[in-house]
Amino acid sequence: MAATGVGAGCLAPSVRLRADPATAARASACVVRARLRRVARGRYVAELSREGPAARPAQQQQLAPPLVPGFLAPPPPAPAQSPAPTQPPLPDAGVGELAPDLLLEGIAEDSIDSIIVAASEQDSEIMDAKDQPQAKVTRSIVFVTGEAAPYAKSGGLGDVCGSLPIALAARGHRVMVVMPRYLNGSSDKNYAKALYTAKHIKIPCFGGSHEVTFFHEYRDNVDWVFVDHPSYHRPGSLYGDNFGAFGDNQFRYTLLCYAACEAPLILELGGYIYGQNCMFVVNDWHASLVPVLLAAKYRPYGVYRDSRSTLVIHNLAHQGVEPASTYPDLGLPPEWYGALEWVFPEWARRHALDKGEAVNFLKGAVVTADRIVTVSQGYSWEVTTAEGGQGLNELLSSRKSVLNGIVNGIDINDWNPTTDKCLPHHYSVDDLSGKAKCKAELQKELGLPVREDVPLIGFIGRLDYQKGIDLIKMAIPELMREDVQFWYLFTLLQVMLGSGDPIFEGWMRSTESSYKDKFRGWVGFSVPVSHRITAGCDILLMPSRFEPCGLNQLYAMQYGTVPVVHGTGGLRDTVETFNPFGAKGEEGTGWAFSPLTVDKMLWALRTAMSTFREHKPSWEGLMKRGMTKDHTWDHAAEQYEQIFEWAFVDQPYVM
Ligand SMILES: Nc1ncnc2c1ncn2[C@@H]1O[C@H](COP(=O)(O)OP(=O)(O)O[C@H]2O[C@H](CO)[C@@H](O)[C@H](O)[C@H]2O)[C@@H](O)[C@H]1O
Ligand SMILES: OC[C@H]1O[C@H](O[C@H]2[C@H](O)[C@@H](O)[C@@H](O[C@H]3[C@H](O)[C@@H](O)[C@@H](O)O[C@@H]3CO)O[C@@H]2CO)[C@H](O)[C@@H](O)[C@@H]1O
Repeated sequence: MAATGVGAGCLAPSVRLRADPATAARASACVVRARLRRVARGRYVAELSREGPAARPAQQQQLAPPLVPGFLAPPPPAPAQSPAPTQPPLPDAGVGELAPDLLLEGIAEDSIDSIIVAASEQDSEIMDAKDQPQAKVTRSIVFVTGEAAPYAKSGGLGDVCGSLPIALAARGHRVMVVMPRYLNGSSDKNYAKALYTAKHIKIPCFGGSHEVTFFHEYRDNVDWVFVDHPSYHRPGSLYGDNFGAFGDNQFRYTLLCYAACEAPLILELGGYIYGQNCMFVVNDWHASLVPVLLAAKYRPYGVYRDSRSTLVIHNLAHQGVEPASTYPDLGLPPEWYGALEWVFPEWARRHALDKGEAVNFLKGAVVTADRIVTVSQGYSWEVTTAEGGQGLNELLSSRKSVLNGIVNGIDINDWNPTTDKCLPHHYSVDDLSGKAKCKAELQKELGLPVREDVPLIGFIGRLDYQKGIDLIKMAIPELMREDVQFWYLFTLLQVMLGSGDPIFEGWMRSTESSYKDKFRGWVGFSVPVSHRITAGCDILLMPSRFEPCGLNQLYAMQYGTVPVVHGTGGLRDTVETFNPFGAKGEEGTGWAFSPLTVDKMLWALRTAMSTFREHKPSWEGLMKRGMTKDHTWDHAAEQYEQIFEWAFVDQPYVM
C-alpha cells in the first residue's frame, strides 16, 4: 500500500492511502483515509476511515448488554421540542491500534504494513500504525468531572480530564467522560457536535425529582457525555460569577454524580451500554458523591458490585463543604450520614453557638473510593501531613495502602511548539530559532523593547492564595532593579473575562507605569495568550504555596522555557534544579527553590538570569533537556492501569 498524498505542514497530516489494484478491486476501489495523531514522542496512531460504501463498525469491547436498568425511573418518551433522537454516530472504522479483525471492505489489516508520511517539512519518518502501546487488560472506564477541555475549562482539572481519557482510549480501553453541559453563550459552540440522546432520568434529591438529559459526542475514541440541566446554563464561569461561588453548586454536582452513575447503565453508545463492570474515575469534589452512591444506593440492590472507583485528587483546597442541614437534600439514606460528616475545628467556626457541623463531598469519596490517586507522588505524601492535608490528612493517612501519586502528562497535540496554531513561529529542539522569533513577537505585542538579550519572565495563573502571587508582588521592586522584563497573565478566581479585582488590577497598572520598559500585566482567560507566553518567555515563574502537580511548568519545559518554581508537590517532582557538575544529561531542567520566601525566590531568579546572560551553552542545555523529557500521557496512563488492576483484585471497599 502506498501513500498517494502527503500531508503538508508539520504533524497531524492527513494522508490518503490507496490500496494496490488487486486489493482495491476487492474493496470496490475503496480509498482509506488515515489521519495520524501523535500520541507520544515518535508514536502515532492511525485513525482509519474509508470513503465509499458504509464501513463496518468497530467491534465494541462490551458485547453483552447486561440489560440491568438503572435504579432511577426509566426514560420517558423524548420531548417534541428536541432535535430528532439520533443514535450517536459510530466511529468510521477501527481506531487506535488496528483491531485484529478490522477489515475495511476487503482491505485486511495485514495489507497495511506501515504508513509513510512527511512528519515535518524538513524531516520524514516512518510511522508504524501499530506503534501505539496497548493495555494488557482493557476496561470500561467512566470519568466523572466538573470540567474537561475543550468543552469547559477553568484550569488544570480541565486539561487533565480533556486528555487522559484520550490517552487511555488510545491504549484500547472503552472510555466515557461525564460532565455538565454548561451553556453560557460564549462557550455554547464547544458542545455543537454533541447530539441529544433522547435519554432522560429523574433524580430524587433536593426535595424533588429533577429531570436531566444526556448529550453525546464521540471524539478521539472517547464517549463524551454531557449532562444537561437548566442549572448548568447561566452566565459566569463554571463554578461562580462576580458575586462568588454559585450558591447551588452542591445541587449542580449532586445531579452530575447521580447522572454519572446512571449513564453506563442506560446510554447505548455506539450501540452498546457500558454496563456494570466499570472503573469510575471521580475527579475532585464535583464527582465525589459517585463512590458514596455506588455504596449506598446501588450495591445493596445488587448493581455495580463488579465496578470499582478511583478518586483523583487534583486539589485538596476545594472539598465541597456545606452545612450539615443539607444532608437530607442529597437523597442518601440517613445511615450514610457518617460518610460525609465533617466537623470544622473550633477556630474555623463563625460564632460560639456554631457547632461546625457540615457535610464534605470530598471526604465522602476519601472514605468510600476503592483507590485514591493524587496528581504527583510528592503531593500524595503532602496530603497525609497536617501542613498539606487541609484537614483530611488523618483520613488520608488511614488509607495510605490505597493512596498513590501519578504525575500528570500533557497533551502534546495541543502543546507542541512544532505545530502550535497559536504561535507566530514554530520551532523544535533541533532548531530553536523560531523561539527567539516568538519572543520578539511577544515583546512587540506587549509594547516592550524588542531585545533578545534581556531575560523575559512569565507567570500564568489564577489570582489565588495557592499560586503565591503575593510573593511576586513583594519581589517586584527588587526584581525591577535588574535588566529584566516581566509578563504577568492571571485569571480571577471566577474567571470573568474583562472584569477584575480592583485592588490587584490597580497594583498591576501602577507597576506598569513605574516600569514602562519592564513590566506588563493582563487580566483574562485566554488559551492562545497562554501559549504565546509559554513560547515567548525565557523563564516561567511558579512560586506556588502548594501545587498538587502543576501543568504550566510541564508546558514550559516542552517549549524550551526554563521553569523557576517553589519546590513543592508536583513542582518538586518534575523540575530538577540545575547542577552544572551533574552527570551528562542530568544537569537539571530549571530551579526548584525552597523554602518559599521572597529572598529564596529572588536568588533562584537571579541565578537563572545570570545563566541566561553569561552561560549560553548551559542555558541551551537547560532548554533542550526540558524539551526532550517525555511529558506525554503514556507513562501516566500505564500507571493508572496498574491502579485499576489493583482495585479490581480487591473486593469493593464498601460493599
Ligand atoms: N489566565 C489564563 N489564561 C489561559 N489559561 C490559563 C490562565 N490561567 C491559567 N491557565 C491555564 O490553566 C491551567 C492551570 O493548570 P495548573 O495545573 O497549573 O493549575 P490548577 O490549579 O488550575 O489545577 C489543579 O489541577 C491540576 C491538574 O491535576 C494540577 O496540575 C494542579 O496542581 C492543581 O492545582 C493551565 O493549562 C494554564 O495554562
Ligand atoms: O482549575 C482550577 C481549579 O478548579 C477547580 O476548583 C474550583 C472548585 O472546585 C469550585 O468549587 C470553586 O471553588 C470555590 C469554593 O467551592 C468556595 O467554597 C470558595 O472557596 O470559592 C472557591 C472559588 O470560587 O471554584 C474553583 C475554581 O476556582 C478544581 O476543583 C481544582 O482542582 C482546580 O485547581
